[in-house]
Order: sequence, then C-alpha cells, then structure tokens
Amino acid sequence: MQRNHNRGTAELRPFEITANYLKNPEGSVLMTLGATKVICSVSVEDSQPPFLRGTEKGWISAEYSMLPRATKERTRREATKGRQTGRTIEIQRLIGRALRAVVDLEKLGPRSLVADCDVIQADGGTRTASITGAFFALKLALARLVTNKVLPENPLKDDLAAISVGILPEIGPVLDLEASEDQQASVDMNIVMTGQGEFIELQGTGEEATFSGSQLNELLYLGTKGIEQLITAQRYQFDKLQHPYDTSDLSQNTVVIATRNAGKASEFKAMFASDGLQVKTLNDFPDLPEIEETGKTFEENARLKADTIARVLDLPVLADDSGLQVAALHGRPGIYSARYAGDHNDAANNAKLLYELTGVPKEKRNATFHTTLVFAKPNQPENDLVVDGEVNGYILGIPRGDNGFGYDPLFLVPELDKSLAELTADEKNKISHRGNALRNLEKVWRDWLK
Ligand SMILES: O=c1nc[nH]c2c1ncn2[C@H]1C[C@H](O)[C@@H](COP(=O)(O)OP(=O)(O)OP(=O)(O)O)O1
Ligand SMILES: [Mg+2]
Repeated sequence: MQRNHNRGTAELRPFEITANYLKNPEGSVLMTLGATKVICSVSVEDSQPPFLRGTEKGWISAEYSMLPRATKERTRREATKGRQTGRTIEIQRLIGRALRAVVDLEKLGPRSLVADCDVIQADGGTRTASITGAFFALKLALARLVTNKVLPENPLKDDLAAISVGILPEIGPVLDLEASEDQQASVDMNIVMTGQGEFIELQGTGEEATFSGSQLNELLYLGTKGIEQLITAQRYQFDKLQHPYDTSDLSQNTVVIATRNAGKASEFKAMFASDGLQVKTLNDFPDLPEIEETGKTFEENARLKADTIARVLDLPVLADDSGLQVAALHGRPGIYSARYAGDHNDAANNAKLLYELTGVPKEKRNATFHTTLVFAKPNQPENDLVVDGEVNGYILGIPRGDNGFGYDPLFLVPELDKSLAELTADEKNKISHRGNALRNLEKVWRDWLK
C-alpha cells in the first residue's frame, strides 16, 4: 500500500490559509488541507454567557457544521432533522476548548467570541482543520480589536494548531489522514497543540485494534512535526499580512534564493549571470522571518527554506543547504556545519574543525562538501525539484587563502593542490559542490518551471 501522490508518512497534504476570506466577521479564514475545505469566522459580541455575568471575564465558543454536499453523498442538513448530531456537538466543544486554552479570558473583558466553522468539502481532518483555521481567524479578530482600541492589550497567549495522525495497514503511523485513509486506519488520533509545544487535547482511538506505547510515541512525534509546520505557516502568514512583501519590482529574469549567506549569494549571482538572470536573496526582503533549520537532512532543510519562502513571497524560490562531511568525524559537522562551534561564526567553526582533527594524519583527513538545492513553487511541496552536488578533498592542517567563505581555507582540492580559498570565484564554481549542484539543476529547472 502507498499513500496517494506518493505522500511520505510524515508529510502534510498541501495546505493554505486564506485570511480575511469574508467581509463581515472580525476574523475569517478559508482553511484548506488537501481537499478538505473549511470556512472559519470569528465574531465579537458584547455579551457574556449567564455564568459570567457580573464578572469582567470573556468567553469563546464554537459552532461546527457541514454543508450537505461536503461529503461524497449528500448528508441531510441538521436543521432539517431538527437537532445536531452527537458528533457535531463533540466537535464544536473541542474547537471551543482549544481556542480558550490560548486566550487570557480575563484580558478579553466582558465579551464573547464565537468561532463558526463550516465545512464546505470534507476529505478527512475536518475537525483539526477547523481548529487550525478558527485559531487563525481568532488571531485576526483579536489583532483587529487591539488596532481598533477595543482592547488595550492582546489577550492571545500562544499559537495553536491541530492535525490528525493514524496507523495504516502495511504502512504504520502516518501524519494527516485523508478520508480514504481514515476508513482503513486501525488507529486514529487528533492532536491539538500550542506554539510552545504543549498539548491541549489528544483523542486517540483503536478501531477493532489496539496500539502500543511506542506506536503512540511515534504518532505524537509525527503530529508534533505537522503542527510545527502549520504554526510556522500561520506565523509567516500573519507577518505577511502586517507587512506585505513588495515583489513588484521582480522581473521574469529574477531568481529568488532563500539564503542570508552572502558567500553563497555571490556564487549564485556569478553562476546565474551567464544566463542573464538576476539574483535576489533574503537580504533583499529584510522583514522576512528567520527559518529554523529543524530538518535531519540537507534535503529537509533546503525544502524547509524553499517551501516557506515560496509560500510567503508567492514566487518560485531556490534554496541551498550545504555542509562539510569529514570522514574521520563520521560525517560531522554535516548539516550542522553552520552551527558547529558558534552560530555562523566561521572562525570558531574552522578552529573547532582543526581541533577535532588534531593528530589525524593527512591521508585520513578526507572530506566531502555537499550541497542540496531545492527549487520550490508556491504551495506545491510535492513538486519540489531536488538536486545535489559534491566535491571531494582533504582538510588542511593550516588555513590557506583569502577568497571564498566558511570552511574554504581548510578544504584542499587535491587535483589543483589548492584550497578552495586559493581559487578565484570562477575557478571554485567550476569544481565546487554548489557549482556541481547548479549544473545538475541547469539540466532540469527550465522544464520544471514551465
Ligand atoms: O562553499 C562553501 N565553502 C565554505 N563553506 C561552505 C560552503 N558551503 C557551505 N559552507 C558552510 C557554510 C555554513 O557554515 C554551512 C552551510 O550551512 P547552511 O545552513 O546551508 O547555510 P547558511 O546558514 O550559511 O545560509 P542559509 O541557510 O541562509 O542559506 O556550510
Ligand atoms: Mg542555514
């Protein structure tokens, strides 16, 4: 068995949070997660529920419903039946509890917020998509109350998102079940979590099946990773609404590279210049938020950088994740090359490398420089273009040369008997990991971008 679209076990479906989707509510969102679509709106009312009257405390509640044809076959409207189903009541209570967990209700003052979650298309995960979308609508509504001076201070305490996980036959634990998977799952679970990584709710059940403690841990791990991605996207989206990024001056001939590293940037500029292409980097968009490189591989980190920035700028974006793999150090520093000794402190990183290799003879100081490039289109992570490039060499005992950046002065290219820092930019690009990766990219990117 394989997941649709070859989706990985830890991969979310493509998702999109369209803010201010409706004109009337104080906050509104169209939340899509794969084929699941939910309209979430948050309304502010100047009244309190009976049990809070006479206090200064506010309240948040939620209502959930599904359009008749959100499902494969038409489902009768609850209004026609004259009552809500148990499932609906359970879900709307869940949404309300989740939202209340991240708001200081005292600071909200004597008013009520109502989150309406209306599923217009259901393909699994409607309750978790409702929570994630309703939270964003809530964040928009509260920001508006502060802007309009209704509230002196934002009562929001943390971010929030939710996702489903489950166990599939033959595959095992997976993130984000779509409906066809949900029917086959032996275990399914909904996880609601804050930006701080604290749980608000776990609903895990076996269906004619049981699950072990270690499977539970795996499910929690997958869910946590999915929620981190959703919350990261919410934060970028929110930032983008507060400062829209001006990309109007970018021409067709511009490549945006999701890097802040000036050394990489100048290499890319030189390599793309021969194609008549201009390069912009994150330094041209100073307000863009930092991306935490939480991946476990070069590819994961490069995807994280490319996918995130492509989504924020709504443009195709290239990212580079690279590093030095030293055989005698079992491949270290690898993906941690930038944070080996100090965060982006080249001198400290080089000094630590020399120290770690103390006493290692020349012939055992072989190393590989690796680059993974990922080219991403906005919100299509499944279409990411991934290429690699490498160069083999040796780690010198004493730095040589003043060109380049990072570990260049310590990396000897045996064929040239020079360190990377003793080469001109052109010479380095001809043989470097980044140059090789870009030559691999060159063969495929134009077709991919069409
Ligand atoms: O050609 C190179 N010559 C020397 N050193 C190099 C090279 N290529 C990467 N390196 C080092 C720099 C950094 O310590 C680490 C990459 O870390 P990596 O996260 O990919 O880049 P980064 O944080 O500097 O910039 P960004 O993530 O914004 O693209 O390996
Ligand atoms: Mg980095």
